[in-house]
Amino acid sequence: MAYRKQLTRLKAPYLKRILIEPARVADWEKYPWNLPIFRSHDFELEFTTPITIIVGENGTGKSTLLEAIGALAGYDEAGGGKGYMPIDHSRAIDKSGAALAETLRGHWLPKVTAGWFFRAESFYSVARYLDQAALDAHEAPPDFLSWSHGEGFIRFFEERCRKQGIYILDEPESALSPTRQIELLKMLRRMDLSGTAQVIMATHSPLLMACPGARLFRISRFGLDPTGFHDTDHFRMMRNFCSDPDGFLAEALYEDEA
Ligand SMILES: Nc1ncnc2c1ncn2[C@@H]1O[C@H](COP(=O)(O)OP(=O)(O)OP(=O)(O)O)[C@@H](O)[C@H]1O
Repeated sequence: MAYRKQLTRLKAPYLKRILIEPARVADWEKYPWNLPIFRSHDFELEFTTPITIIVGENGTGKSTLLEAIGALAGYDEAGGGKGYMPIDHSRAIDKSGAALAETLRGHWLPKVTAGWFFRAESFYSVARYLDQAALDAHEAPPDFLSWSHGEGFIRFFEERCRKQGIYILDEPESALSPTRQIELLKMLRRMDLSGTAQVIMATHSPLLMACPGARLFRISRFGLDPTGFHDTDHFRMMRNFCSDPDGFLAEALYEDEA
């Protein structure tokens, strides 16, 4: 078997810090620079642990930020690894976080471009792309789509997240049952302990947010701040629901009618 050289002996995290370069921003009123995380025009995010988790309400800018980090690592905004382009963007009219990357600076030690950008929303396209690429190379296709949605996700993580590199995961829980989320947590734990993988993940799952050793950040309308798992809205809401489902629902669903 061919010996696969380690990219670096240095431990993760490899991407140490990202910050915005205000001089490169042409218009702070336009997306993505009008997102709350840039309101003070001096955005900076430091990565001090192998696993970083970003939480926040829908629409606060998590995917946009991950797209930009993915672009800094050399990944396409639709997901995939370095050099993969699973989707034809030539006819797209929307702007993405990749434009944001042009106004960010990343500090790496060392620069690592091996790894993967996983996006739940483009899993189907990426899986098709991988099958076709394997067929074109006269190899056996990975065939992630011949499994249930959640089974395909887990097989994908098991196969793709083994090597040294930087892994960006956008809502990886979206097809996973709670039991499968625990499987993913075990995988994340292995990656964390290996010291050779950096994970930057956006999630709405309280289970994944509880990942031991991970550093959590919350995006709100005031910006991006470190937070603790017990302080997240997700944990508090699930705790209140689990401790009194009827009372919780009575309050949540019928309060407007009272
Ligand atoms: N292509 C775009 N053009 C203009 N505005 C956009 C575009 N994409 C997203 N936005 C705006 O940026 C905001 C943040 O979107 P983004 O997808 O990054 O949020 P998110 O935190 O990942 O949300 P979710 O939790 O729902 O995935 C959205 O509310 C939307 O108003």
